[in-house]
Amino acid sequence: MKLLSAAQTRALDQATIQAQHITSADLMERAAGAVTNWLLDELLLDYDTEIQVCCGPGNNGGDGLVVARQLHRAGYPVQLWLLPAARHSTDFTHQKQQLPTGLAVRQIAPDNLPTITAGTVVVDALFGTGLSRPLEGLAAALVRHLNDSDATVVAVDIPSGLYADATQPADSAVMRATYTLSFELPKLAFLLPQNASFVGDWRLLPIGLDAQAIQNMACAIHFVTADELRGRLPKRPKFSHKGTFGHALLLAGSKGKIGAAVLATQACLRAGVGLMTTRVPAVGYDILQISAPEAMCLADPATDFLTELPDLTPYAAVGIGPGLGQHDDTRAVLRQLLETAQVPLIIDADALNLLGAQPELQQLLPPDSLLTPHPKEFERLVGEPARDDYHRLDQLRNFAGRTGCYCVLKGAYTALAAPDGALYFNSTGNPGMASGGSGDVLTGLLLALRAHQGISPLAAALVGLHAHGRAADLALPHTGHAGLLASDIVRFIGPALEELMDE
Ligand SMILES: NC(=O)C1=CN([C@@H]2O[C@H](COP(=O)(O)OP(=O)(O)OC[C@H]3O[C@@H](n4cnc5c(N)ncnc54)[C@H](OP(=O)(O)O)[C@@H]3O)[C@@H](O)[C@H]2O)[C@@H](O)CC1
Ligand SMILES: [K+]
Repeated sequence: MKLLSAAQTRALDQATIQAQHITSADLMERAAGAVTNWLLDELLLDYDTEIQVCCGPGNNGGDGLVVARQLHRAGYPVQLWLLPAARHSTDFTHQKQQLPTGLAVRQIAPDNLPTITAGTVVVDALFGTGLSRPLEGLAAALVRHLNDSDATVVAVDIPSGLYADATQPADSAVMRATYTLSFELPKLAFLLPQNASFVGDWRLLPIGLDAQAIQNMACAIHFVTADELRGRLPKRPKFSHKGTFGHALLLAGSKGKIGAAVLATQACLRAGVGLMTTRVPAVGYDILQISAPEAMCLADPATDFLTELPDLTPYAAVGIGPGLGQHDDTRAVLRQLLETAQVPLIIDADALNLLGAQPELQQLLPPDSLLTPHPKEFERLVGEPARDDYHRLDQLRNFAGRTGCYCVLKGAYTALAAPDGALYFNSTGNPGMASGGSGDVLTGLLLALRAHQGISPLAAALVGLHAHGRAADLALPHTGHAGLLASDIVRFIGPALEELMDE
């Protein structure tokens, strides 16, 4: 799915109206109808629920007017509140004229704000994608009043005061919605940690926006759904053998962190690699052989950390990082790997920290390598803290462009920047994954997909990120959030990948 800018969203509105030969009022009726149906079917409003609909002066307010009309006609006790404004949109004015006479209109004023009691549902239709400046005055006072209440707030399209694709100034008033109902497509703002407390639970309501117009819109930011990935993973042919799926090498582990090597190895095996060799320091040899008998193990001459790079000739892809430690000799291994590798690399964890500590090593990164930092590792990699989440995304795209690599930024919606500047957000996963070892599992999974000759670098990264989160989602009913371990994710990699395979 494309993550359109606010300006593009408005253009899409117009394109839909033209393509479908409808009026903007028709489209508004559809949008508001979807909100009303959601309130009735999902929020399960009952006839006693007090519903306060707060409308601003533009089309977001127009949506609110239609929701109020529809709920009133259906017999629900709606109170309608309007924010005074010098100008109103044409559609707002039109919808106001359509209000039934029995529906009282209340003007919001400093001494006349909606009274919120236990169980009140507020429909926030103050401002949508037309927000042009931070909220102030009465609008800000209303938002703060509602934020201080216990109301269940349902934001229409986007929480009022929140920019769809930029950071609003610190301390500006933004509605803290319980639910945000966005039309057809999500907004970039929903995916960023800095906005989590405003956006709440977000849902997409289809309203028949023109598919062709969406397809024609130039947009380099995507929210990747399972539907878009289905078929990107080739089916295993009947006459395949272990050579078909590549031989992967993993360089991982140090004393006390052999578990990271084990988890990454197991994940790589479960992701369907043909052959797997893991290089660990000697201390890890027995551990790995016992816990991952399907893998071959190459012990380093040193006991506690890696000091030598093995011959790379047999391997189709190389992963480095999980549990590696940052010893000088290990850094020399990383340098030698970067200088000599002719195959795709997956770089994670301490290998990223080593790249951050010695930025000149970054110039050696072979093109199309895949790096998988979490935000702290990414900060070390670029050597500069981000001002906010949007700035961090800029840094991510710049890094991918500068190095010619694919770079991940792990989070609730893990982002992936491609060398061409495109940005992809993953849609799977759950908070149970925020515990030690899940990153190691991702490295192993991605390593298997990069070793596979039939998958492009981009598809490998997207399928890997999706399957990692999906495996955790499949494990969740068996473990609960707190009980979800990295090894549980490993168990469900197979089923998660199966869902994406060619028919
Ligand atoms: N796109 C779609 O597919 C569909 C879109 N639909 C709906 O349309 C919504 C977008 O409507 P919209 O463009 O009229 O903008 P909206 O947010 O209502 O407000 C603009 C007004 O607010 C004003 N204003 C702005 N900032 C302000 C501030 N800080 N403080 C005070 N005033 C401020 C601004 O004034 P101005 O900036 O001109 O001074 C202008 O008067 C969209 O979110 C969705 O709900 C659906 O109906 C159908 C499908
Ligand atoms: K809103």
